[in-house]
Amino acid sequence: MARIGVISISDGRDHVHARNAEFIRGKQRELVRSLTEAGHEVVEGGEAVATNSLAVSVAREVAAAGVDVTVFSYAVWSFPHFTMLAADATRGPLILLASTDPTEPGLVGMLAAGGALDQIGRAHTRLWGAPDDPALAAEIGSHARAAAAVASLRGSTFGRFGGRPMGMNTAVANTDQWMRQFGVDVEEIDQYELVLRAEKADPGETAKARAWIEAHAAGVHYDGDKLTPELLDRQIRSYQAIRDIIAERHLDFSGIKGQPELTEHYATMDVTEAFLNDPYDWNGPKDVHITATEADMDGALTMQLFHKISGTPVLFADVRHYHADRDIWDLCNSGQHATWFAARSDDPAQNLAKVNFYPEVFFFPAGGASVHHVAAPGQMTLGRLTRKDGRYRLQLMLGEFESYDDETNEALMRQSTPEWPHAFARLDVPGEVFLANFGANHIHAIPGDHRAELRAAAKLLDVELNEWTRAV
Ligand SMILES: C[C@H](O)[C@@H](O)[C@@H](O)C(=O)CO
Repeated sequence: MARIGVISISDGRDHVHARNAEFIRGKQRELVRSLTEAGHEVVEGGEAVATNSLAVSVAREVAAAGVDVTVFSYAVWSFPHFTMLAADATRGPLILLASTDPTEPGLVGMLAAGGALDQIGRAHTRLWGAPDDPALAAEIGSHARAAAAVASLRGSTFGRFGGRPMGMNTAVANTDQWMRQFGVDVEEIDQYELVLRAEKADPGETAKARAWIEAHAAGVHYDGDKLTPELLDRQIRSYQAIRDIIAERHLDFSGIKGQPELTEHYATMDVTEAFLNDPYDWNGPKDVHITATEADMDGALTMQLFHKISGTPVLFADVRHYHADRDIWDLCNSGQHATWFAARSDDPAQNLAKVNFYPEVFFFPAGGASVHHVAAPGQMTLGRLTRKDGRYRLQLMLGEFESYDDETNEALMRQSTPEWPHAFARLDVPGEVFLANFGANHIHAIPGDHRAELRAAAKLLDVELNEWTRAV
């Protein structure tokens, strides 16, 4: 949950403030109780802001506590210049919250303060309602989680193993723009280092990992050619190598080019990427390390933002096919989805029981296993940060993953590449709108409805929101 600052803004006339002080304290108590009951940690300003100097000192005190978002609360008419001074002393995101109790002009105070902030170009979000309304606490919570996710991007490092794959412009972003807009640095790592380190990986761990995969997977389909124990070992060793490089270089999230060099001459990175994205491996539970296939930079950035909001692994998939007769999309990556998506269980055995490791297909002469499963059903938030004419936009929609009886799943998978993982998605957008406008070949998804947080995150990142729905 989030850490939320709360500061009440008051009237600068001593006699008015004295009359209203208890009313303000009461509204603040209701708000704080409601946020605390919603599971947030609240940092309260020591006293209501009724002078210019208090505006600065109270705001500095709350900012020093390292809050994700600061709420300025308007229960009464409040002098707007107090908001301006307090906002200047607050580096993080701001919410102006008006109490809609009509006995006092709180709404007027919020509008006057918001207008003043608009005049100086200070971004803020405005909310209004009864301070003890749980719906309001939920809205503030969404903003706070978004703010924490956005803040966590700043100062982070993306590890880019290899460069642009197969001429894919949508996989490459401008590193200056990333630093300026998102605060993310890009560390370039040659795939040669990955191969070199993989060859030196601890063979004891490789053996343990392969035995664990063989014991838990629905099947490991060795064919003596494209998938052999030696090739699976090579994929596992690549995981070990990248895990060590991540630790050494303090990488926060990564992408691996793979095609064509590794997929022609070494092995596919599917097993490697799947377990980096998973919340576990053969050693037990671990942190998700977001890793994009094809070193897709905007894909990885989207995934990292989604991950910081949901706390779960994030789907990376090609938008492979639209089954127009069913209004279903086959989201199917060229070899890996995190195995967690198979059953979305904390217990790896439950997920792996639905995962098959198949020999790679004709695209990939070097071979290895592709990590196959059909994603478990449920509501999903899907989208991606894409760029139009140099400007980032967040393309966002809700959807539902569906799974059918074995015969139907098979029939649908056979129409594309059955060896690869599939997520059958019913998207809340007409097929023609999606195809005419989506800005990439890759899409990303997290379980549940996280649109409120992502809308707030887009605003904080100064990214245009491009949201679709069929609802009128
Ligand atoms: C197999 C192809 O080379 C794929 O990698 C291609 O369909 C993609 O995944 C593009 O994102």
